[in-house]
Amino acid sequence: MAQIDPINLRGFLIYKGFLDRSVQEALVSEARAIAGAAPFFAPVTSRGQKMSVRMTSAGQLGWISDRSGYRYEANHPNGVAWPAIPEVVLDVWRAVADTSRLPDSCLINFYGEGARMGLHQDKDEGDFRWPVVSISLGDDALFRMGSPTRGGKTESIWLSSGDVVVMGGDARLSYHGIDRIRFKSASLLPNGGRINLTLRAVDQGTMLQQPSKP
Ligand SMILES: O=C(O)CCC(=O)C(=O)O
Ligand SMILES: [Fe+2]
Repeated sequence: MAQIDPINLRGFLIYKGFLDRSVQEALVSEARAIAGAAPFFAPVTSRGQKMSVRMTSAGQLGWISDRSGYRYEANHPNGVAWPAIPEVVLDVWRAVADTSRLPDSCLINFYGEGARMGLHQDKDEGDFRWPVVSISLGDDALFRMGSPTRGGKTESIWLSSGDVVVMGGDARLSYHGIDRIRFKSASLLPNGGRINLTLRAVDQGTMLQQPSKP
């Protein structure tokens, strides 16, 4: 992993070109193995709208969205336990997260052509002391960053394969989203698309929480 200083945009720390190609390839093959055991699914929002990204997870807890709302679950919707978070993924967290605590959830988002993710906060975790670490693989994506309050100014940056974003401190609850991807802009995934790995320390107490609504 590269020894580089992050760009600080509105408290989001952006490590451009952090992961070299061999690490990116290892992460993709781990993501494929996870999806082999816990297949990608197309989540719907509580309002019944199909999200354009496909998702699966690794770790003790996986993030789920369905008609009941957003929450963490110990099992995939098909009933199987989520696979463990691979060591090469944990290594990225160790390199950038300012804590000895390890993540217990790794969300895997797949963006095909036209997929996007609306502005949102990551707020289904039980404890916001821990950062969120996000890894970009494959096609370029336009990442929009705001503040912890809805509305107001935002700023955008193109994320490329191998970039890592840390949302901690004041940016931990800041709004963010993916406006669009540049389909087939990268060679990492031969059929195009983007994989995003989002690592979070969820805190087990969250499992007892009620699902949240957008
Ligand atoms: O795909 C990304 O870069 C962001 C994903 C994200 O914000 C999320 O899954 O909560
Ligand atoms: Fe997010």
